Amino acid sequence: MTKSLAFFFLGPTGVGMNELKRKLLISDPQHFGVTIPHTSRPKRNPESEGVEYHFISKHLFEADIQNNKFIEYGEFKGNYYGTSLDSVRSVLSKGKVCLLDVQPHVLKLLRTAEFKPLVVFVKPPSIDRLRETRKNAKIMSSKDDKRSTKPFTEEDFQEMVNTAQVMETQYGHLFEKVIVNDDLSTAFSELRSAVKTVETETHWVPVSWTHS
Ligand SMILES: Nc1ncnc2c1ncn2[C@@H]1O[C@H](COP(=O)(O)OP(=O)(O)OP(=O)(O)O)[C@@H](O)[C@H]1O
Repeated sequence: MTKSLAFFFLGPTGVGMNELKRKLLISDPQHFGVTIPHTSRPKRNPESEGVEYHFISKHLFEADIQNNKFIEYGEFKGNYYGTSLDSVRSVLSKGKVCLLDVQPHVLKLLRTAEFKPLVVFVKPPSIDRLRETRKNAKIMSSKDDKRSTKPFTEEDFQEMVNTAQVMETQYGHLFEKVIVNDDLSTAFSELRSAVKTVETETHWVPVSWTHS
């Protein structure tokens, strides 16, 4: 039996990956951990180094991009934001299982013996159920400012469903668990039982992972 060292969440923007990840993290903070992203934007009060972000210079960020240190990164309002491979390793070094949401194209890089991830696809329900369940929900309107949110629009729902379809077609063979995030507490229970199953029962992995 090979223990998963990470759970990777994939899905279209706004489907609820952060919500499910957060619930799992607070259900057992000794067991699970999340990565701390890097940014080149200046620190604001009351932020602290290594809590919300690792604050580094633009110059160093660019050097780290060149050296393939980032799993993913992006630019927003002239500042870089990204998640490094080392930030995943740092969670593992504390003996915790790393919870991470990833873009599907990085699976190639991350589905390795080092992380032995369980890949969970978070899928939206039908448009009708999205309208119903997300009536009072808000999505982030900007990646940089977590406080700035807006209600979901019809276009957001449509895009969520379309993107999920494309992801499933292209990467479906890599998904080990699909959770439809219709009712949140039902989706979370499903996630909890998937986690329990992989942590207590045999989880089939590529044979090469068992030699490390
Ligand atoms: N099943 C659900 N029912 C109702 N609201 C939900 C459900 N799942 C998530 N939400 C709400 O939808 C919003 C977006 O969720 P969340 O931030 O987790 O999405 P995400 O997939 O992490 O998106 P992003 O990739 O943009 O960060 C949040 O306000 C969240 O509380």
